[in-house]
Amino acid sequence: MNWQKEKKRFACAWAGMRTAIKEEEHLRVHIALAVVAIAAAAVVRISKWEWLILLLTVGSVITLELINTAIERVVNLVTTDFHPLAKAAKDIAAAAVLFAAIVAVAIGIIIFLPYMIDK
Ligand SMILES: Nc1ncnc2c1ncn2[C@@H]1O[C@H](COP(=O)(O)OP(=O)(O)OP(=O)(O)O)[C@@H](O)[C@H]1O
Repeated sequence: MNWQKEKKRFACAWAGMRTAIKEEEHLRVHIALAVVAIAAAAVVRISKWEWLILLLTVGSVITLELINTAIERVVNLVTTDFHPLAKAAKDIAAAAVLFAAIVAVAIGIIIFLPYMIDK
């Protein structure tokens, strides 16, 4: 493995993360909600399996938001004029985030509701 190349790849990925956080309000909101969910999970002491599901869920929403951001940039690079394909690409990418967010809310309810009812 070429460590210099790996280091550069990691630096590029980190730069991408910083750019997305700086420029995308939705990503900042998702990260804030993830921090709240993780803090709540630590407080109510969810089980190992619940941690796995929670981290996968939170990770998938943030990952999809990053991909959505990248798709938006590529579409804007290709055209700033109105184009039905540009609209479809952005709308479908946004739909992916929305779908993951709805599933995340459902999973959050399934995980946290029993802890709230038992109190
Ligand atoms: N070039 C385009 N051609 C056609 N429709 C577009 C185009 N650019 C954007 N749109 C439409 O406008 C919507 C919002 O586009 P925009 O680029 O502002 O994305 P956004 O998700 O609001 O981005 P951000 O999160 O950065 O504000 C898209 O989902 C799409 O329906």
